Amino acid sequence: MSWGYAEDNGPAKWVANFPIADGPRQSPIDIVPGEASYDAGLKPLSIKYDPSTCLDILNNGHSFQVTFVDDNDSSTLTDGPISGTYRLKQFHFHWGAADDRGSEHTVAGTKYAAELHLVHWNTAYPSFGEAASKPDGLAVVGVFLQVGAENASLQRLLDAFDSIKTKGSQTSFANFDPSTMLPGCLDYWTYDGSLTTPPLLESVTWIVCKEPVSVSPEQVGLQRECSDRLCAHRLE
Ligand SMILES: COc1ccc([C@H]2OC(=S)NC2=O)c(OC)c1
Ligand SMILES: [Zn+2]
Repeated sequence: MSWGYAEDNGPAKWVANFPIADGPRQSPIDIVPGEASYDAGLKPLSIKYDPSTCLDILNNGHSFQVTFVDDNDSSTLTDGPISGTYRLKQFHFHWGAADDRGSEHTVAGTKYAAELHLVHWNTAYPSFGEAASKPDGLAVVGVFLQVGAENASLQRLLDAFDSIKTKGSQTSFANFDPSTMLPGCLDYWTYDGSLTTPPLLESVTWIVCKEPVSVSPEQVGLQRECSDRLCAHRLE
């Protein structure tokens, strides 16, 4: 039985196969703004994405992810809480069975409808795979999605999603600029954490944007319907 989100294989059960689940820097967490300390030494984020590095959209069985060419510094994250240059590898979403839940991180107990993860790896290491096991190996920018106005950028993704119905399938997806999914204000909370699903590696510098972006109820529904299909295929 592989890990999932059901009663018998969900987060409470992951520690059985992934003991790091009881580790010192596990994500997600509840972010309590009133308890966060202001760090004047932190810089603004510097995000430079090149749409031509967009490669394909993949149904990995848990979500759909858009993967980027990462053999050069065309799409990078620098500054903010990190030092050095981190390359964009992929982004994906987490969403739930209803509009009132779905995000992994919460803000003073509030769950959002979904959460976007933009995943970057530290070029001090030779690859994503190598970086994923280092304490400063990854930097993930998290963006909350709340139900509201339609998100034109997301719609292009959802249209492409229709063409990858079975788990493990992928389709080419070109010239997509992920910065179109970022909020206008890039103020952020940051903490040292981990991957939010197995293997739960404690290698992520989390950068969670304070400002959510909007998605329409239809778009979340479509994403959910697709995810049900994902789940269906996952159960195959
Ligand atoms: C093997 O590669 C993985 C495995 C799990 C995750 C999870 O950790 C976060 S964060 N979101 C996830 O779905 C991952 O994300 C970068 C990459
Ligand atoms: Zn994620």
